[in-house]
Amino acid sequence: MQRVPAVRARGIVKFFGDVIALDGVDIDIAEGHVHGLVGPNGAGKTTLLGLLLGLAAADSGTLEVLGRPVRRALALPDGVAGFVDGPGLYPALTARQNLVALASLRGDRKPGIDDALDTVGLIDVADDRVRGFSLGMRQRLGLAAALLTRPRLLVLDEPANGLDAAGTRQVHRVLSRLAADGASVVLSSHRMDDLTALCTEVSLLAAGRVVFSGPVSKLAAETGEVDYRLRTSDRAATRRLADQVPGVRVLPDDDLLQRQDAQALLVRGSTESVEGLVAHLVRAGVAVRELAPVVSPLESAYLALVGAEEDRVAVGVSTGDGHPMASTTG
Ligand SMILES: Nc1ncnc2c1ncn2[C@@H]1O[C@H](COP(=O)(O)OP(=O)(O)OP(=O)(O)O)[C@@H](O)[C@H]1O
Repeated sequence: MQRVPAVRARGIVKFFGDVIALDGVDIDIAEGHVHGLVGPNGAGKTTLLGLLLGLAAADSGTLEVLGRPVRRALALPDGVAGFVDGPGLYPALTARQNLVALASLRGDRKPGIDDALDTVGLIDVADDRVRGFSLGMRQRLGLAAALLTRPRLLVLDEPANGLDAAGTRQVHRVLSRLAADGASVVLSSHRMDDLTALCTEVSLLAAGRVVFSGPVSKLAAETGEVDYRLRTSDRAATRRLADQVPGVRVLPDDDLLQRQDAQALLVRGSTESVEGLVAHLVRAGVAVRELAPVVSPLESAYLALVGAEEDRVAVGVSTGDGHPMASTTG
């Protein structure tokens, strides 16, 4: 039997008045994956998540969620849970009472409330009123409420918002386990470290269009040149040797880098050319003490792809049908 994708969107367009929030979005989200949506402010991430949650309807295009077409009626599709713009909670009730209330609204008699509170690390404050909760605690309680419904598709807008490092790790564990059990998770984030640690697939949105969708490894591989911090036993020799390796450039000294480490150099190049430099250094007897990308390959790819798309929209490159030129979807 063919597996049904958790989400299949084709040519989704959504306007808010004159503003086009989604401009022909095609996306497939596979079962059992954590899929990240990334993109600059206003790219359309929340709008897309809202469509998956039935909070708004697309103006055109087709959307299937868990194998069923989503029609214009505004309703949460079966098997879907999550929230955008923060979870809807009752501030005057305790964490436990909130979950009891939500479960009884659904007529759920075996909600597993304590398990859900434990999973998100709120069992010790289960009887505290939500009014006194921090942003991170509210996010976790919203996640617990979503987990109670045993979703096959979990939709979250910036789930790490307000979470400390331990909380972030805990939420990552919960989401990864959910995906390992066969559910799908789609979330938006501005944090590349989160996305790299959590997602197997990402879609990059810019100006309402998908500029990349696919495995994180493929996005990272699309990065042309990356900036590396390079620390060796001989800075002057490294500079000299780098000039002899095609495709490698030593960048002008950066104030911050110099203050952090006066021995380091910034070099720019493709993975292959930087590997060539390392081989060259080793042959010349220069020890390589540190070689690390200044920003992650994912972030480099993000900056390059989003920058290119925004430039294209800004100059109004057109396909002749009034739309910006079709973007490359991987
Ligand atoms: N309810 C609304 N009314 C009017 N315009 C809206 C509404 N919701 C979104 N927009 C517009 O649609 C576009 C996409 O917004 P959206 O919130 O989806 O972006 P986003 O990628 O989630 O941004 P952010 O990273 O800032 O959360 C923006 O231009 C935004 O101003």
